[in-house]
Amino acid sequence: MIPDQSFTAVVPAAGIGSRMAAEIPKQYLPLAGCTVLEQTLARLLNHPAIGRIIVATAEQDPWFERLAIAREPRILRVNGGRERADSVLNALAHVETDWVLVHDAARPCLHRADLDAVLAAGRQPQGALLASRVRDTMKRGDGQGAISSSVPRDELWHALTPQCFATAPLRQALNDALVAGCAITDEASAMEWAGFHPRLVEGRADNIKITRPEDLGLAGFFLQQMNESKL
Ligand SMILES: Nc1ccn([C@@H]2O[C@H](COP(=O)(O)OP(=O)(O)OP(=O)(O)O)[C@@H](O)[C@H]2O)c(=O)n1
Ligand SMILES: C[C@](O)(CO)[C@H](O)COP(=O)(O)O
Repeated sequence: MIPDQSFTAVVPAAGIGSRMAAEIPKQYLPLAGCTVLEQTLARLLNHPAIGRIIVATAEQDPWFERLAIAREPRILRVNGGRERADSVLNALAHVETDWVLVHDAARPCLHRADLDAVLAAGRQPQGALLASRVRDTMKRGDGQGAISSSVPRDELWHALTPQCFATAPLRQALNDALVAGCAITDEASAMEWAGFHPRLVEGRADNIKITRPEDLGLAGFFLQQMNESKL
């Protein structure tokens, strides 16, 4: 049993969504009756183990304050940074709980069972992240558009979010890895760099990160399925 409000959620939402190539950042695109960001926040707000949510948006973001959810007292907006890792580190400065989960604003299709599982697995020194096993044969390219090699896939995983860690070690690892100039694309990378071995929690492959235009319709379908399964 995870103690109530023992986690703070950090939601990096300061990206520009360049790969989505939309008029506005993808986290503010319409999805299933509200915005992508509101869908993602709704998945986190109703979990008893999560006390507060810290949303990192771009400093000049004009959209967040227009959302009704911006007035939710458990949500604090802070400024993000140049890269996702900078946004997460900025948000971590405001986390007061011993445990933190980081979940992409662009992942609205998170199932409650997966959230329960990664919260339970993450309350230990190594931390934990949701991940899905690779299903396709994996190739490494040679940089000229041809195959260099096939990559054994038996222990290859897609890292997803949420990623759950003890707050202080994550803050330290992320800071030190960035100061060392490491390219950090998820929280587990920083913890691995610091010598930790986060647990892989197998999660649903429909916990997609809305990245390219075709992902938005897919996310709408997955959310419709999620809502129908609750009826
Ligand atoms: N400086 C940044 C960059 C990204 N993110 C957030 O990190 C999550 C995952 O990043 P990604 O999918 O790469 O989003 P973008 O950076 O917006 O997309 P792109 O790389 O296509 O521009 C998103 O919720 C995004 O808003 C962030 O908080 N701060
Ligand atoms: C954190 C993440 O979603 C795990 O797969 C991914 O690393 C985000 O990468 P992006 O390049 O910022 O989309």
